[in-house]
Amino acid sequence: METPTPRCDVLDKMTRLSRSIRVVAKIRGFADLEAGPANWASLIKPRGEESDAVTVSFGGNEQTSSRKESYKLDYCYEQNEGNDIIFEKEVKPLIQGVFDGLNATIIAFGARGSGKTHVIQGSDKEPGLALLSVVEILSRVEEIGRSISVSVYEIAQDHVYDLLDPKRSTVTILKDGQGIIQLKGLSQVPVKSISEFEKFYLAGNNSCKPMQKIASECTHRSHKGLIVHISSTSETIPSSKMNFVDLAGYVDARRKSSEGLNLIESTKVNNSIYALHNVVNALNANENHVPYRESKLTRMLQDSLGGKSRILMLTCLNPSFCQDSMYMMSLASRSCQAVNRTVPETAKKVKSSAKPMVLSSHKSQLSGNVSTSRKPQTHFSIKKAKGMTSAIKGRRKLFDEASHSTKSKISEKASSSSDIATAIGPSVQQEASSSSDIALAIDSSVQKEVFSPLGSINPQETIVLDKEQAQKNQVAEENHGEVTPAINNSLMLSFAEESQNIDKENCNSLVNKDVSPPISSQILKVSENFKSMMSTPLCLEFPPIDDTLPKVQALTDVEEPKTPVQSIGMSSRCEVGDKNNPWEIFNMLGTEVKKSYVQNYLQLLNSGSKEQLKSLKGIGEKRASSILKLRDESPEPFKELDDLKALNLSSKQITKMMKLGVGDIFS
Ligand SMILES: Nc1ncnc2c1ncn2[C@@H]1O[C@H](COP(=O)(O)OP(=O)(O)OP(=O)(O)O)[C@@H](O)[C@H]1O
Repeated sequence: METPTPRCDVLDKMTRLSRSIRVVAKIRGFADLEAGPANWASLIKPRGEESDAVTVSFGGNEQTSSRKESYKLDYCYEQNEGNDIIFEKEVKPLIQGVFDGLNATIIAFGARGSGKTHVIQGSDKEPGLALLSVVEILSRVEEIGRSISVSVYEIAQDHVYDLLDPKRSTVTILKDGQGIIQLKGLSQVPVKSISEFEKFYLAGNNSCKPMQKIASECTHRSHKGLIVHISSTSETIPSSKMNFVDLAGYVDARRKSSEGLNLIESTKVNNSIYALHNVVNALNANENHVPYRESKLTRMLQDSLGGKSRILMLTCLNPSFCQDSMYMMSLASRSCQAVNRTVPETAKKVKSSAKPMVLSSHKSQLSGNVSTSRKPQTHFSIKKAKGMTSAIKGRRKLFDEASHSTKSKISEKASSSSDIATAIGPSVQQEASSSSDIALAIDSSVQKEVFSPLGSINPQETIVLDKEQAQKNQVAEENHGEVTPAINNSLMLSFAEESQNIDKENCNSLVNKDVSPPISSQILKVSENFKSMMSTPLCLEFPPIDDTLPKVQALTDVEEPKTPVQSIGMSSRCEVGDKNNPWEIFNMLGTEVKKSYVQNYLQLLNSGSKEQLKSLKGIGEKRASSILKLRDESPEPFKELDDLKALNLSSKQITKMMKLGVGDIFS
């Protein structure tokens, strides 16, 4: 007699089937010669719940990272759980959908060497999800008289290549009159048996990296994809396809250890990973605009990501400590948390030009962990706060120490539950020692956080660290500390949920004479309205420091929220140590001003006309031409000051250029 399926299994299955995007992780098993601390990731699986969601925690010991990061996902497969288990639990339900005419996409992503290829393509010891799926699909098509064909492609440096064509010709992505994506130049080969499939897909037996073998002359990093097309003879059920994507491994190209990698290639790979997550997040949030056009991959997969398609995002995790893995996990968790979240109407009106995730947004992503999350909070914007320039007056060493200012961080301890958190920059945390402190925040990543509904995951976090931890973290985060270049003029005041007892006096004590009067009046305004907007972070946007600086595109593009409760998110915050210490506040402002200047400068380099470039001190005809040339190769070649070294500039020269530029503002 058939055993009845337990109720929670049925519920699990139903949840999986009813949700169009599922985000899971797989911790890679150790390879034969590999050894290391296996316990850097631990799982918390809540029992007795309908969902099988898990929390994955990293770090917390000296071997790994000093800070414990936790991320919530739909599920996480452990080291001993093989591809067959993932197939049964995750992929089989998708195959059923494919036979009902729904496209499906399985995407493996993660840091380098995290086991993406192993899980999608498999090895000679263990079949991957693609092979297991084709076995299942073939057995079904035989029964119902349908047929399948396959396409295999590679995306390298923003070009799509047909891997079934010996010449590896380029594939063009077109949209036909009915809005259906056509992949011109991509071969589609009929497959009737597993051996035929293996011949095409694996292109050689006993290969762990089959498609790399096909493209053996290429040592570059690339995304690899397989499409299984399933024909339909029925008028009611359309043809459908199943996509398997093995993304290129993520590497933070700015880390010292990644020197030697092709920077432009890395940037492109990473940008397409972000683009994919942006699409997934936009789909999750049911946004009006889904940014498919941001990358070749998302454009190619458009009809297999949107609509009624089902997506499995498979985050592959290295078995031992890997900072890049943690970052990938934070992206995954963010996508997972975006599921089923309602989107405020104003947020839906956001223009897509405000990219929610960009290369330099690591820190804010990393802060997206569940261990720090509380109830959602909101922001509102007050424009036309003036007087920012007063905050930078007299700041002589603007570019002297930590000239590459986006990396500067301070982390200290917050000790009171009734503090109002104040943050300057995405990675600054300072000590708040007394109750009812007010915290002042400038967050350059506010663009994506405030104006994207996808950024609403972690507005409310306060990561509390002690000094020692903070110092350790500073090293670990060095590579992820940069801020998004887009918005630099926003000053955020974030109110922690507990801070209900703020009064005017407390507010005044922070807003001393070294903070410009307009800021102080805004803070007071907040204080007065505080009761009504308790637990509501407040975002103050400041105009550019100087009219000569380029205006921030996203702010002008985005429709202004009309009520104080629409926007969301802040990546991190800093709790002010001594609310009466004007020097401390002044210093923090200076740091942020510096950041702001640098980011606007880089933005100008990335988008200004030749004439505009030449108007900058230190940039003449030759350098302007070099910049334009670099922009041809990568639309955003300058993400931090160090990138200016591509113009044959030394660190000293770069600092000098910045100083000259700042000097101009006051001349
Ligand atoms: N589950 C596993 N058990 C044992 N070894 C594994 C497992 N998964 C991957 N490996 C091994 O780990 C190494 C890296 O795996 P793999 O090539 O799949 O990673 P990747 O993420 O695709 O790498 P890249 O980012 O370079 O493409 C390989 O030697 C592979 O054989």
